[in-house]
Amino acid sequence: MAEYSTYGSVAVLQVNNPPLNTFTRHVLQALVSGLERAQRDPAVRSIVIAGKGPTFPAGADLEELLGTAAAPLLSNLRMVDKHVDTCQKPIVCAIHGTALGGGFELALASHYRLAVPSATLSLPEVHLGMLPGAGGTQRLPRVVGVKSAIQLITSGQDIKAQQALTLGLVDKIVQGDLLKEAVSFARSVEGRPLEDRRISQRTVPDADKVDEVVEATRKTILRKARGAIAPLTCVQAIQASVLPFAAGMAREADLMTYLMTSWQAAAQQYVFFSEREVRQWSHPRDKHINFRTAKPTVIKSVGVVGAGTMGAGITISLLQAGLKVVLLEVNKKQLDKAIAVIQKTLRQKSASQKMSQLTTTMDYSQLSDVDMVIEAVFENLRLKKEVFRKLDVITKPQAVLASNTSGLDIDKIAAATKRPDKVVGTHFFSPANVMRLLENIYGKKTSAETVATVMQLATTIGKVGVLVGNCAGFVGNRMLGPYRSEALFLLEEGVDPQDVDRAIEEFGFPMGPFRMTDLAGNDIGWRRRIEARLTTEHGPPPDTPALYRRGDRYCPLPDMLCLQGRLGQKTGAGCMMLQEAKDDLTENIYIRFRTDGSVFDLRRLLAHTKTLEELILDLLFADDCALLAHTEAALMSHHAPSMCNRYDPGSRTALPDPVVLQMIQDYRQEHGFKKRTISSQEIVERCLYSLINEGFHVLDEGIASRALDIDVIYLFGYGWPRHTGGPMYYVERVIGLEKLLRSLETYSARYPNHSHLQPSPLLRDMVAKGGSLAALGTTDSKL
Ligand SMILES: CCC[C@H](O)CC(=O)SCCNC(=O)CCNC(=O)[C@H](O)C(C)(C)COP(=O)([O-])OP(=O)([O-])OC[C@H]1O[C@@H](n2cnc3c(N)ncnc32)[C@H](O)[C@@H]1OP(=O)([O-])[O-]
Repeated sequence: MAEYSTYGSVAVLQVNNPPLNTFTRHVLQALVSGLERAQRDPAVRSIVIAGKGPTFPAGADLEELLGTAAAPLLSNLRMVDKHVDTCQKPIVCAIHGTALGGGFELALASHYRLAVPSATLSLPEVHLGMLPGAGGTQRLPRVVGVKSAIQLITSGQDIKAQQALTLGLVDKIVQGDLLKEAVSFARSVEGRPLEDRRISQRTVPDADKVDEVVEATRKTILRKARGAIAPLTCVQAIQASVLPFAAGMAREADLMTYLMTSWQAAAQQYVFFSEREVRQWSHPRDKHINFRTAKPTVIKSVGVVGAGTMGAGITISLLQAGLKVVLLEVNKKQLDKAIAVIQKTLRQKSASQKMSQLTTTMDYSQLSDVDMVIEAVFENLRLKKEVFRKLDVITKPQAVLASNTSGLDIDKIAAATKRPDKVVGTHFFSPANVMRLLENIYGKKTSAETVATVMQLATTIGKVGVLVGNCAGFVGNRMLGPYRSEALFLLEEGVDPQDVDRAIEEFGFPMGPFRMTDLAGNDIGWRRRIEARLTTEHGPPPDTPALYRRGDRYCPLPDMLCLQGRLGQKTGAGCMMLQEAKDDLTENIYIRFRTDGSVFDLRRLLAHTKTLEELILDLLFADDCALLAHTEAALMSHHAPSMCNRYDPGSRTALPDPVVLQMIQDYRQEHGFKKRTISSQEIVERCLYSLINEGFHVLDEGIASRALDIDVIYLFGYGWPRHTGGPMYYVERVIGLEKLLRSLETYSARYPNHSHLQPSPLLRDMVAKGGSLAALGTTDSKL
């Protein structure tokens, strides 16, 4: 637990609790015993504390901290730090790996700190809904000042060794054998006075400005916290660092107790474990196929087909993980653009080495040797099937073929090949090199080995892979459907897009549904609705009322916006007016027909033949998916010049657009909607409860195996606020299933034609029988 040895006058205490050397009560007791022994031994004149194996202690053991042993664990940790701080013999911490949380706090309590260049230090407690409660909020500001301490503690960011040296958090960077150097360093400081080495005895350098600093940062912290209580509580604790040390520690302990007993801390700790537990996947339909039984194929090279935004992002992720990539794009201009983006992104991180792993091509035969292909072409089934047919012929028989579709049928794509067992969905989220989620979709015939391969790929490229079943929209986008519909119905009834966005953002999302659609592109859903034959252009069947489709309520407002060329930020106008110039768009006045490579001038088309609407409809319904793919470019070209004049360049701030507001008003009038005042609570409940209700359907149908899979998808792919634990956790632990059921019953009675508000049978059943979501499908949960 803590191995004791001596090297002449130096006692060395090595924490040995693999794999991360986390502090359990027993580890801490062993440390106290070791310290006492060293203090008692007159031959010992200095002490080194280090971590055995790959790392310095990574903090308190969370499983113990969350259980009944929390109180003794915390008090033991504070006791160890006190022993260290007040020790009469110099204590040197030798840091390698990750010195996190309580581990870093122990180092701050010591008199000297040495680190290897690759070491990382941080106080990440804020991510767990807590604060650094073993003196971190009191000692860190005494070294770096209140301003930097607020920044470091409220962000929980990593501090690399070199930065730690600059900040005065470590005394020396050691290039060679850390332990040997630490022992010799300890020997060199033996007998020196220790008073000025005790951080607890120092004063905070910017103590006189503490109120000013807090006031200046409060707004930003509140905005970034999006409803989480931990960041501001951390600030309160840091503020107390200007008090005498003992008083500050007492304040820190009180605030720590407040956070530890909050539902938010429990939710964030659930998120921490869920992020890791999704790796322990099992096939939702056959539990015998799971992470233990299925063996992944080793992937060393990957082909990426399509060099659009997603293809480029996926390529960056793969290259960053050290994989070989062959990027294929049939459009030379697009390929060049992607190469420039990839180069620019990798530039900061030894680009040349990573770029050397990249081959770019316009020729499919270059994919003959790769272990796997990820298709990232335009979201159109016909086009994807065409690509898969080609890939099936060209790639080696054992290669895995993955589609980055955001909702198309994996089985239909697989049916275009003679190897459906090797076909799988890998749904990346934009920007693909930044967003952590990878939604992996198995089809009817996908083999266990293929599933294991893409789940392993997620880990390899630093993503959180979640395994889900095949249905329209899979888990994430399927649940988003009811949420978006309800947001639109709210517009019909009287609120503006900004009201909906504000309510959802106040709940904690980074963006409300309308800003999010503006960002992603209004046309994505439009195309899907066109393919499903739902839009007005096809017209509802003769006996269907105007605002209904297939027996369900339908709001055509987004289709109307798209028809006006309001495709979102890319056209400079969506639901909102965006203060962003896109003045390069005039260059894009052409449509390229991929099939024959010829270029077509849209200006000529517009001048000679048709209105814009007629042209768009022609393009959209043309039986040629390549044409469809370029409608967007046509719209951008047509609308950009007039939009440019209305925006202040350099700002992405969404402003209400009078044109859209007027359009909604006219629409209400036309369809006889009476505008009424709607509370934020109703907005949040109707949007989020319908999304969560769909989550119950997803679980019921076995599309997701566990509630935590849904939570992780929403946390890492859709910006669901982390401090609430994810949609399913939030509704079970914070709202309560019974309350959800009652609310859905109330809303569905008021809106009987909104089918997504009808409570799911699984929810009804769980409320009736007192079931628990956490227990659903979970076998060896730590929670
Ligand atoms: C008085 C106040 C005290 C103080 O202020 C409070 C604290 O110190 S709060 C603590 C502050 N410290 C933190 O917040 C550190 C949180 N930890 C991390 O950030 C990363 O785990 C770390 C960077 C260390 C390693 O990343 P990596 O190499 O990608 O590895 P990985 O992430 O996959 O983890 C491997 C396995 O270890 C497990 N596990 C991990 N940490 C803990 C833990 N503390 N405990 C228990 N278990 C832990 C993890 O679940 C996983 O288990 P499994 O069964 O294999 O799924």
